[in-house]
Amino acid sequence: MRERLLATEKVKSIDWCEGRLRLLDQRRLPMQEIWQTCDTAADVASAIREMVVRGAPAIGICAAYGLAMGLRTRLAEGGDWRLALEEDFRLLAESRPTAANLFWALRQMRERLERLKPGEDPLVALEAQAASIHASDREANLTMAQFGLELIRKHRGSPQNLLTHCNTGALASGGFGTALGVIRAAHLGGLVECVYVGETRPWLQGSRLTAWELQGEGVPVCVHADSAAAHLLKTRAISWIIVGADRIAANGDVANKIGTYSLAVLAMHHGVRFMVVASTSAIDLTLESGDDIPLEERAGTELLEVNGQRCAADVETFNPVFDITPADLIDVIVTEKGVVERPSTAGIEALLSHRRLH
Ligand SMILES: CSC[C@H]1O[C@H](OP(=O)(O)O)[C@H](O)[C@@H]1O
Repeated sequence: MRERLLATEKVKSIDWCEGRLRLLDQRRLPMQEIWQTCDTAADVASAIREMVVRGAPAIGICAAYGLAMGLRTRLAEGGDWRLALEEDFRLLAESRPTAANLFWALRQMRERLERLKPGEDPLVALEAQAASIHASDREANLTMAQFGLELIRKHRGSPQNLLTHCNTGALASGGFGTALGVIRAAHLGGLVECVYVGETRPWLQGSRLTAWELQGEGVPVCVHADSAAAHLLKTRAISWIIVGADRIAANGDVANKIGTYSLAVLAMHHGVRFMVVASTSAIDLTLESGDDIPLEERAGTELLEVNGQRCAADVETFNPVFDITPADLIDVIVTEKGVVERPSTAGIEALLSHRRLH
C-alpha cells in the first residue's frame, strides 16, 4: 500500500528550495493555484496567521522552515544571533494558538540549536532539521494511512461510506494527509463507496480543499452542508467518521475543527465508528484534558463575509474555529506509533512508551 500511495501523490502545498519557502495559497483554492514566496520568519508567521497555509502539521513544518530563514537573517545581521532569533521564535509561536504541531516543531528546532557542536554551522543544522520535520511528517502519514486502512478493513471488508470534516490532506500536512491519508488508502484498497465531506464553515476547508484533493484522484466525494450531518447520518449508511486533530490532551480529548464535537455526538447516537488520525507530535502531555487546550477564535468578519458579501453589519459573533471532542466519544486514535482504542490517559501513555495495553 505504501508504494500505491506514493504513486498517487499529486498535491504539494509546501516547497522549500534553496533557502526559500513557497506556499500554495490555500485561500485561493480550488479556483486559483497561486504560490506565495516567504523569505523571512515574519513572512511565514503572517502566512500561518492569514491561513495562506493551514492544517496543524503543515503549520509546524512551515514554522520550522521559517525559523531556518530567520536564522539566516540574524547571522547576516551580525551580533548575538541567538538572542535575535528569540524574536523569530516568538513571532512564529504567536501565529496561531491551537495546533500542537506548531509548538512541537519550534521545540525541535530549539533543541537542535542546543545540540550544536563547536564549529558546527547553525544554518546547515536548522535547515536540515526543518527538512527532517517535513520528511518525517510525510512518512508518518504513510504509516497512519496503513494503520487506518486495516481498522476499516477489519470492521468491514466491503466498499462503504466514510465521512470526514475540514481538510486533513496533503494541503494540511507534509504529504498525503492524516485522516485524508487513511481515506486515500481506503480508496486504493477498494473500501470506499463515497466520501462525504462537510463544507466546514466558515473557511470551507471541506468543500474547497478536501473535495478538490479527492476529485483530483478520482475518489467519489459528496459535499454536504455542516448542518446536514445529522440528517445524513440518519438517512445514509455511514460506517466511519474520520477526522484529524490539532491537539490531543493526555487523556485523549481532541481539539479539532469546529463541528468535530457535534459529529462525534452524532456518531455515538447513530452507531457510527469515530476515528481520529494524528501523529504523536499532536499529543500534548502537559495538558491533562481538553479543557486546557487553547481554542482559537477568529474575526467575526470571517463568519459574516461570504463571497465578498456581508451577511450582517455590526453584529456580535461567536467564531471559535476549534472545539473539543471528549475521549469517550472517540473509538480509536491512529498515530504513526500505533493505535489507541477507546483512548484514555493510560492508553496514550502506553502508546508513547510503546507498551501494549492488552
Ligand atoms: C492534518 S490535521 C489539520 C487540522 O487543521 C485544521 O484546522 P485549520 O484548517 O484551521 O488549520 C483542522 O482542524 C484539521 O483537522
